[in-house]
Amino acid sequence: MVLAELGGSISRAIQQMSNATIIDEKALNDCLNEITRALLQSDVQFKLVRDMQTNIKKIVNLDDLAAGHNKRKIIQQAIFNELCKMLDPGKPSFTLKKGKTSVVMFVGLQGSGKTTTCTKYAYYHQKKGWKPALVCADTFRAGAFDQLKQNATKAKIPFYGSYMESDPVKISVEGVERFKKENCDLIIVDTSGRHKQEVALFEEMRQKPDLVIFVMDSSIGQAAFDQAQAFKQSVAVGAVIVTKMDGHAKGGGALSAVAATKSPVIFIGTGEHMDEFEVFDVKPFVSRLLGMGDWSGFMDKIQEVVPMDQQPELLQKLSEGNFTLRIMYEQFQNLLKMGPIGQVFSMLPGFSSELMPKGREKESQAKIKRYMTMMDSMTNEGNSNPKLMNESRIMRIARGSGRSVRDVMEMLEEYKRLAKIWSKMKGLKIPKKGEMSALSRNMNAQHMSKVLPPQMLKQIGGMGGLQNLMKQMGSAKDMMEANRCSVFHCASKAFRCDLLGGQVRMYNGDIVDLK
Ligand SMILES: Nc1nc2c(ncn2[C@@H]2O[C@H](COP(=O)(O)OP(=O)(O)OP(=O)(O)O)[C@@H](O)[C@H]2O)c(=O)[nH]1
Repeated sequence: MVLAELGGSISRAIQQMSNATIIDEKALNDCLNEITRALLQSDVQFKLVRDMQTNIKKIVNLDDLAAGHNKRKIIQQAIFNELCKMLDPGKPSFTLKKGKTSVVMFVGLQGSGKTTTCTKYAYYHQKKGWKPALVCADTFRAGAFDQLKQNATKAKIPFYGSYMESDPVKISVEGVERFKKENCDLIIVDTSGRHKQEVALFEEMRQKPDLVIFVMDSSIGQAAFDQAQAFKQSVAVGAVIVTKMDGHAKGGGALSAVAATKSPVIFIGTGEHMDEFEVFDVKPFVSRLLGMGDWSGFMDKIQEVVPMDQQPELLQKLSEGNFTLRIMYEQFQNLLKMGPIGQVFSMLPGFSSELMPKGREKESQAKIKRYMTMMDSMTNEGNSNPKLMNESRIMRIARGSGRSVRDVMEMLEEYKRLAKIWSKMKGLKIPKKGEMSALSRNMNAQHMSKVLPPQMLKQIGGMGGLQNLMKQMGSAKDMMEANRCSVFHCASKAFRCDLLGGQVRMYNGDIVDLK
């Protein structure tokens, strides 16, 4: 069972229970048994599931339920809290400090995705202004250094390793020394995944790692707990990264790994590409799992990609309905930085990456890059005033960018389309500096309906459905703050989205896949 289905099963069990006329001990037990079954099928360790069941029973007071309180909410909240507790070891992981060199060592079984994850981790921090470097201490697998070298070169991250040296300790010591001299503030050491080597490495390195990250493949199932514990016993694991959360693997092992290492999951890998890597936060994750969406994550993502100093200016221009080619160019740049657009959409309650098929993402990214090349060859005057575009200017742009006149026309058409959409955003209230989330409150259903692709709007149930959805999004945020969860109903269906399998589901008694 993939984690997506786990979320669906839990919500369904709660729904069924709340449909019962009387919520007595039997109804509660039925619901909890159903949840237990779902968790076990997702490979969560048996002991954890049993403890969760006992805790919920302790928290949920049936007398309170009988007294006419909102039963579903009380039980939902208890389940939400217990899932969060399972994923939260109660202590944060070591935090890197800018300006001070930190050495981070990656451990995990071979094939778990360690090397890929090392680069993703470095790339993530590089984008945030760190100066990372990679050291390949995997002398066990012949191709390991080449793989790291290839990944690091692609991401423009300095690396160190050796084809000749067979002692991982020697390589690590040399690598760390070199990058310290080069003032790198994040030195990442990739290891072989063999316990013995790692223990020696940890003990013999002159500068002990500040953090040991255990990388775990989400598909290893019930073995997760034991594997994580074995690593914890040989090295001081301080954080966990769970990889391949995009696949059809059972993801419950992640919950077990947290319990085994008593260390938090800090990131999850959601694909083979460099930017398919997400910060892991317990509460938004559980919210998404239970179909609440992650509205705050969405706004954070926007905040992350639109540079702080450009946010007020951009919003000002948009609110005036002043969408220029320059703005389009800048927004394309931001969009490319944002990573797969589907990933961003999956954060919206009710939406998922399935609505933006993976294959088409690449196509649209290539198109954006093509547009940008043409825009690069425009003069500044042309850039800011597309109305001045005439035949000879279009031909000059085509020649300058090595594209056809048709391509330039297509780019200008795209501009017109976007300008039209944004002109309808005129009057959008501008949030104060640093208050991007206010945008979500100011964006009403009318604004949203103009920017959503028509087929998506149809699936939501048209304007009425969207209004309903937006209303619930607003209350979802409040609910999230109050640690409660919910399912979105619109056009008499309930919407559920998940982070991983990326399925949007409508719920009207049965769950129907939109795929
Ligand atoms: N779908 C998916 N594939 C991933 C993810 N992370 C890594 N992979 C793939 O998993 C495979 C193994 O990854 P590696 O990085 O080579 O694993 P490793 O643990 O370093 O392996 P060894 O070097 O043999 O120890 C590669 O094909 C990666 O592209 C992920 O989050 N999602």
